[in-house]
Amino acid sequence: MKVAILGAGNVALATAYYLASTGHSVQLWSPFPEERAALSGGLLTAEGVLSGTADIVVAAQAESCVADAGLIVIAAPAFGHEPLMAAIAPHVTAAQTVLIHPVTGLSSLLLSRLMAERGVAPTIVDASTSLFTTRRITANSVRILKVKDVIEIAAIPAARGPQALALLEGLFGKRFRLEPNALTVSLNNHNPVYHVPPLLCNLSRAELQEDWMIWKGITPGVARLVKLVDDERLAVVRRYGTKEVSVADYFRQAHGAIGADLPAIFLSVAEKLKGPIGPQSFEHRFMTEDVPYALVFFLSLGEAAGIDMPITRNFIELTSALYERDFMAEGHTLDRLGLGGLTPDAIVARSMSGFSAPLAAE
Ligand SMILES: NC(=O)C1=CN([C@@H]2O[C@H](COP(=O)(O)OP(=O)(O)OC[C@H]3O[C@@H](n4cnc5c(N)ncnc54)[C@H](OP(=O)(O)O)[C@@H]3O)[C@@H](O)[C@H]2O)C=CC1
Ligand SMILES: CC(C)(CO)C(=O)C(=O)O
Repeated sequence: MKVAILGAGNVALATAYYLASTGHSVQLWSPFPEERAALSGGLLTAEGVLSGTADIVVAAQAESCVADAGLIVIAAPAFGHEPLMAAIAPHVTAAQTVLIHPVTGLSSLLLSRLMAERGVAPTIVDASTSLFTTRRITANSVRILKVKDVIEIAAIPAARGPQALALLEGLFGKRFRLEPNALTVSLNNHNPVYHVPPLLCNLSRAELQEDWMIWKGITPGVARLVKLVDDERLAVVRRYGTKEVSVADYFRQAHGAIGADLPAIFLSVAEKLKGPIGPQSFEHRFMTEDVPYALVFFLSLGEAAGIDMPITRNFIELTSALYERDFMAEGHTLDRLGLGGLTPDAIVARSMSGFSAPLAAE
């Protein structure tokens, strides 16, 4: 099958390698000419739990990349989603499937709205996290530390979930759990919960470019902060009636981690993965993606439902001041996603229908 991959970072390269090495015809496009040039030889190398070489084609334009693809994969941090969606939206057809790998703060609704403006309703699939734990080594080589055991997906429109699941299982194996709505999947992207507190508490390590392992930076005190953020996220999950998966359970399910509490679980993950090293810069997606696109999303959902979230709000305010940015204004608030003023039930419904169909009350 032809698969189009948009992006050239860690997840994009791991996904491209996995599919190309299993016999699929992979075309990759990055909006950055230097990334396309560095990959133009078309040979990708992988090491780690998967290793070898595989051939891909680097497309010169987004249009030719997505043309006739059986699956289109957006594989970039959330700050790259809107530009990538804008680049592909004019070319995606109703018969195609777009996987947001992974989604952050219902970014899929932005694509749904763009497509609705064209009167075209492709199948959009949200993944709760990346199937791969991975790091790019060079422009055309990647280390894959783990292919996750199970991750959540949901389709927009939700009724196309079974066909989306069959497509993904055919490409990647039985590693997906189909959820009834996309809100569940975005609420179960646990990255912000275990990225933001550990990076804030280990910022000097990042700025000093130390070789530190993320999991080992989550000491018992940092783990308490992780749990406080997670508890507020879970309060939102309960209010919206979506499926409750604590950060501890996520690591048990996706990584087979063992341990009764978070410090033990993170030690178990460290043992299993033996990496990756933590951020080595102040500007890092663990903040610049996870605060505006995920924590802000959680807080905005909480506010709409009358839930008090002082810890999450404090993290947003503190990191906004620290980064001299207004993450609340930049991020995925309900207004930004076209969900402002809706009740919790209507938000769930919109996450199932997307923007191609009116809500029952409209
Ligand atoms: N890597 C992992 O193991 C995991 C990743 N995830 C999630 O997967 C997503 C992708 O992560 P990952 O691949 O690791 O990210 P990277 O850290 O590799 O992302 C950086 C890549 O994104 C590119 N980028 C920056 N801005 C844009 C843009 N506007 N459009 C397109 N690309 C852009 C960068 O280009 P340049 O270098 O030129 O700036 C670079 O290629 C994120 O949401 C992440 O949180 C989730 C779980 C695990
Ligand atoms: C820390 C890690 C690798 C765990 O999957 C991750 O979440 C990321 O890079 O975004």
